[in-house]
Amino acid sequence: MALAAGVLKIVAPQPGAIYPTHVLLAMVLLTITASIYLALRRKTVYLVDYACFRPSFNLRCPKATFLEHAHLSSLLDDSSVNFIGNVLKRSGMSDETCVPPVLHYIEPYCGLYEARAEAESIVFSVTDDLLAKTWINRDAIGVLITTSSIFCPIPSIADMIVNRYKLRGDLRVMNLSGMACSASVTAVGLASNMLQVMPWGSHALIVSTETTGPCHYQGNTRSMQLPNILFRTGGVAKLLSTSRSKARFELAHVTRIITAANNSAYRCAYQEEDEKGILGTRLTKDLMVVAGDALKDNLTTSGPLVLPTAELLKFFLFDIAGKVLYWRKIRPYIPNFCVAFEHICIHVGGPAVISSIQRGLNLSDKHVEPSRMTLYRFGNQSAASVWYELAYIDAKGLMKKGDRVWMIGFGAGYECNTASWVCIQPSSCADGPWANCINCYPVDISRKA
Ligand SMILES: CC(C)(COP(=O)(O)OP(=O)(O)OC[C@H]1O[C@@H](n2cnc3c(N)ncnc32)[C@H](O)[C@@H]1OP(=O)(O)O)[C@@H](O)C(=O)NCCC(=O)NCCSC(=O)CC(=O)O
Repeated sequence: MALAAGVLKIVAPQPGAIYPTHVLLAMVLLTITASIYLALRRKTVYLVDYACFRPSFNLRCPKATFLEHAHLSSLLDDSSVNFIGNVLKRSGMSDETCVPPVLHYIEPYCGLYEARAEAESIVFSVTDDLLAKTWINRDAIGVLITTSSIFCPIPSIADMIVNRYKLRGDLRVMNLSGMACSASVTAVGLASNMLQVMPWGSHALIVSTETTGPCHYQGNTRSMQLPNILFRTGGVAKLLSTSRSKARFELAHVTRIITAANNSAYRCAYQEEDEKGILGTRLTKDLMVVAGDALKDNLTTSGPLVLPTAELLKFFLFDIAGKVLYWRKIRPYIPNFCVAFEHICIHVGGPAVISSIQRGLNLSDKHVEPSRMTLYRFGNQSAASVWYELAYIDAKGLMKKGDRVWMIGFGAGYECNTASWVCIQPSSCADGPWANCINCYPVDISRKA
């Protein structure tokens, strides 16, 4: 009896004592909690690097050549030729911008064969450059997204890339069409979401271009001639990853806004046939107002994510004052986005688009320099434009570790999509699209007619 009582005394649990089972249970709980946290936590996405298309010199189309082709064309009337000359003068573009080979002919003809050749020449070139720059093993690419608004062949441009580079069979492939100039920022958001559901360290390749040959408008409606005048050859490839190794930028935020529910926004960049049945894309004069409104909507969402508290406070105080003292008509405070970003890349829609965003956000000429210089040197390259601006900042050696970059993309729909990045590693080589010419910029556009 006494022995049994002694044994019981030894094995009976003592209140407050810690036993191995408790430690084991705690470790299991900790492991489960940590695993759930790691599984649910949003993975940080990085930009490993990017490569922009450098059109060859023989694709250059000086304004005089563009206008002469319009003169010689049997399809255009005198009023159209005058309009083209007038807009070219005000376009903010130099004589260095390039058009695809088919547009160097009078009259241009672009069938499926020519369009495919144009697309291939750009997407293969930028993908080659990016693969060479990043040394990435092709099998490490788990997601491929391509963007091309107008030219959407079967098989898709994404399939073209898979075939050429023999990418792996379980690749997640997406081809975004009809999303116009904001598509490359859209694709960054999409890739970032895709990478969340893939194993850590996966890579996403994004290739954006606009094949302008097949969308060349051959009629006399002014609003449909505008894209012919402003759009030029360009393309970009980017590599995103959830691994920080060798990355150049960290993705901070992506904000997407679509205003297509509004009829004038939906119609302001609209592919249709003119009254003679000639296909083209109409850009209405409303576009600037629509872009401004879409940007405002975007800032309402992205502002609180990126602005410092002091700027947000000022904004709310002015907002409240405006409501309380409504008879004083207090103008809303425009937050100073320059305190949130060292570099801003505004989509190169046209000189009026850049000017209206500059005015709307109170930006200095220095802040819009990458945008104006990209328009001047390369024209409107649709979705790729913002990346040529980033390349401008890199080539000028202005990017420093820790600098924040804001990309503002606009596109048919109408969409305003923004992405913000933080620089991890400034570029060590200037072999991008500005190679050999960066020292000529900035130029004083006000002096150029
Ligand atoms: C076209 C411009 C370069 C013209 O320069 P200016 O502003 O200095 O001159 P301006 O306003 O007097 O216009 C010159 C002449 O062009 C005419 N004009 C201007 N915009 C027009 C339009 N959308 N449709 C028809 N005509 C137009 C004017 O009436 C005028 O003709 P007249 O002298 O006979 O009265 C500029 O307005 C501009 O940058 N516009 C924005 C172009 C645009 O929409 N870009 C977005 C592309 S789409 C894009 O990038 C993203 C996307 O949405 O996908």
